[in-house]
Amino acid sequence: MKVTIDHVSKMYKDKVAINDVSAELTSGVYGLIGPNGAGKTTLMRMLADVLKPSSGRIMADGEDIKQLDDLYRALIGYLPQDCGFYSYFTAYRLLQYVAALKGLNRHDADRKIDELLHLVNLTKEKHKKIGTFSGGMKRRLGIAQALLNDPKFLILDEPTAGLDPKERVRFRNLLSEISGDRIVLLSTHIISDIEYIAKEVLILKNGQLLKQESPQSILNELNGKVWHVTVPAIELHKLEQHYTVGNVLRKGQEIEARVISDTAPAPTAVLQTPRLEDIYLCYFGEISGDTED
Ligand SMILES: Nc1ncnc2c1ncn2[C@@H]1O[C@H](COP(=O)(O)OP(=O)(O)OP(=O)(O)O)[C@@H](O)[C@H]1O
Repeated sequence: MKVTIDHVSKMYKDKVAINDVSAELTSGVYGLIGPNGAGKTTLMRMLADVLKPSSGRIMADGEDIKQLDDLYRALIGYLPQDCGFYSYFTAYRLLQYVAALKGLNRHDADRKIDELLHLVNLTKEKHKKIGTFSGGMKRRLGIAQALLNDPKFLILDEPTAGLDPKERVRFRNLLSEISGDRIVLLSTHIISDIEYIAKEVLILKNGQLLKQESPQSILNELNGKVWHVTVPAIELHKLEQHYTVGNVLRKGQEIEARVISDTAPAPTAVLQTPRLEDIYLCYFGEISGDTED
């Protein structure tokens, strides 16, 4: 399957949330990153066909999804940012409910539900109420409901939000396992979520798509721009005025900082091997969510 985003824009009254975005997605995992308010949820909701573009079109294998309508929705699975599951439902009941909404017959649904509960490692908890689940369990259940119709295009809005590092690793492995010949698009603030599994990263800022590249080519671009700088602490302010400064570590009277710059920001600056999380610093001038762990 190929999904084409063709000059798509979305306005909320006079606010431009998505500004003339074009992209092409084929099978594999895509990471959508951007700071708060960049437009990630808006773009994903349009791809999930729950929100209409103000202009432009989205196509699946060359056909406008407006025309495909139900046929398109049968091909996609969507995990919204806030699932809002009924907490008094059990995991099994919830999946039966979603399966019915998606038009699966009871027999196929029950077989599929068992298979998915196994995949997301919730078989033992299937008769427990969702209200008793941890954040990670709810997100895994969210994936299971999105996979019920065996979608060719899986859209996951911040699937790892609120997960602890161990749950995130489990989640990442699950995504690699299910990607196969599907398109998986996931938004995240945590670069390490996509570092090893994304075929391409889409960088969104102020509603505009700045880049759609493989992690490796983004890293290549950052080569020669990431520095480790040690300067007297009183010079930090000056450094921040002239350069994009990331993590700062105070050591007595000195500070050590990660800095993005095309040229050496100080005589003693040492070039660093770029990491994917430097994208945040380079494109958004802020530190990636990874450092919050
Ligand atoms: N229903 C709405 N009405 C008006 N403005 C909206 C609406 N939904 C989103 N916006 C605005 O559109 C912009 C993009 O929002 P969106 O939620 O798509 O960003 P995001 O990248 O998903 O942010 P976050 O990472 O915080 O979830 C923001 O400026 C937001 O305030």
